[in-house]
Amino acid sequence: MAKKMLPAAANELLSALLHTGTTAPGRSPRAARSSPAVHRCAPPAARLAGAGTTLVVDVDGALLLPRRSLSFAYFMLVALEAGSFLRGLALLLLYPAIALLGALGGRDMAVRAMAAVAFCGLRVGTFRAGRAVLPRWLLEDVAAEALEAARRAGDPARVVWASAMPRVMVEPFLREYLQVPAAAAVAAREVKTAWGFYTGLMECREATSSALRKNAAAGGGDGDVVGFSAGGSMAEFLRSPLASICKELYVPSPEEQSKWRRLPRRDYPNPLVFHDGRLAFLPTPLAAVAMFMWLPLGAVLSVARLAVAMVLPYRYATALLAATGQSWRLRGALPPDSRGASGQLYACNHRTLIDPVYVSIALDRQVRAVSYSLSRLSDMLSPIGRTVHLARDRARDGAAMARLLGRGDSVVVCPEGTTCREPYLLRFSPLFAELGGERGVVPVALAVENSMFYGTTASGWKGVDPFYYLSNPRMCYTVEFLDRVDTAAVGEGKAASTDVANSVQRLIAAALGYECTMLTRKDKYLMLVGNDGAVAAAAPPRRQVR
Ligand SMILES: O=P(O)(O)OC[C@H](O)CO
Repeated sequence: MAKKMLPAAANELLSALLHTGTTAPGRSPRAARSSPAVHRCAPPAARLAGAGTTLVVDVDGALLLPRRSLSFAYFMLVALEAGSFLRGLALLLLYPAIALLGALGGRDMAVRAMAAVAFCGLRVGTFRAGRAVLPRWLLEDVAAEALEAARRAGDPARVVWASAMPRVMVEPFLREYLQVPAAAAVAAREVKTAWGFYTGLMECREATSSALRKNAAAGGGDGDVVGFSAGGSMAEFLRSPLASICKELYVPSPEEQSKWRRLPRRDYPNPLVFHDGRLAFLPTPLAAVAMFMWLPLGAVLSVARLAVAMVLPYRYATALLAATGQSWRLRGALPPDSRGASGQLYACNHRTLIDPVYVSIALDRQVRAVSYSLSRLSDMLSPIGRTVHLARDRARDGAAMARLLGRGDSVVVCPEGTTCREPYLLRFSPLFAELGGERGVVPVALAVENSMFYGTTASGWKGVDPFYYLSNPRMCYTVEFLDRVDTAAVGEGKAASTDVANSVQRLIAAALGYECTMLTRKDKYLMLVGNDGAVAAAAPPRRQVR
């Protein structure tokens, strides 16, 4: 790659930021501390191939696309998802002051102010936003070209990932989704804690020295350190102790950076399957203002929509709800004898707790939903009536579902056992494949679009899931009934229920364009909440099938 040296004026500006004079490539490390050479491009592979070369990547400025000035939206996510709407509102109201602080005192002061508002008083032990919420949004902002440049480093362990954001906000994303090895250093500051709570104050220099110690342990000395920065945080990065030990700096021009594109989902080093949090949009200052203005109306609307769904027959309710922005569509045709079919089992993928309601609306008949985890409040508010609670006891659950089918009910089951927001299907628990009987199983492919809030949560209060879903300005369910799958061979012992379950999973995935996984509810909850997702094992099922 051709290296372009800086034009004189830009070089002077960068030199001023570095508190240095002119640049001179190839100096000794000590001399390099005062005058690194600056190149207006991403670091080329040939420069990074050396055995002892260390690459310092400015995460905020180079790795992430330069849309999120001051990283405000990420702090807003922490404030709203780990804190509350009130904390988010406080951060939003302070935004003008924070922006002014950033302009006058530098980005670091703005970051410190945002960290103070977003973190102060949060419990350390239960803070999971860095792992469960932020990666979904940070991944969307990764610049493909920057990641590719960082991957040119000869040894991934000798890349130092530097961020002005607190470590708890960036390290899980880097380690778990960008596959930054444990041996590589993440140079980010800790948020100070006291008595198990975050104080909101950020530590000062410790991040740099510990990152350098770690890098040295990984085989990188400070002899040949190359920096890679760009965008709005460049000035801050160039003033940092890490930049001061760089022998050379690679700082792509704004023109070059403006051509960088978002890393496509298919190129995520680790796929994003699970995430948590209520917001279905990134809360930039303007988007956050829009949300706070919508909230009171959304709250009233959710109650009104629920009332309409519970009181009116489907044909009137769906028309009225569509006028408020809550729509649904049927893709393809209904199952051939859906109106007269009794004792039919429907197996659908699981997007929200409302899935069975839309199967019922599409069929225009009452169905019975079976579910492992449904809050008492959501159950009481269900427009399709009683949900049958599964106990994860194969014999008991099988008998309950067989009883429902035997008496002619249409039964809707979500064999994933938990919801998934991304285009993946979790493992299908095979019990349903043993219960299809003569009629077999009708797979149902469901897709849902939300504009503002997710109607599911792993770590939050599930009782308000329906209200979050119903307070979206616009949302749409798509329901597609697939061809009936014959399950007789399972009953006759000629086919394994797991094979049938896997084939139903594949059929639904193909219809939706999603990817099949063998991940389970336990995997999801371990990742997002730190438990196995078991629901009050000691409690008896709240409703028995009569
Ligand atoms: O996403 P979960 O784990 O709350 O599961 C949803 C329940 O199955 C309710 O339908």
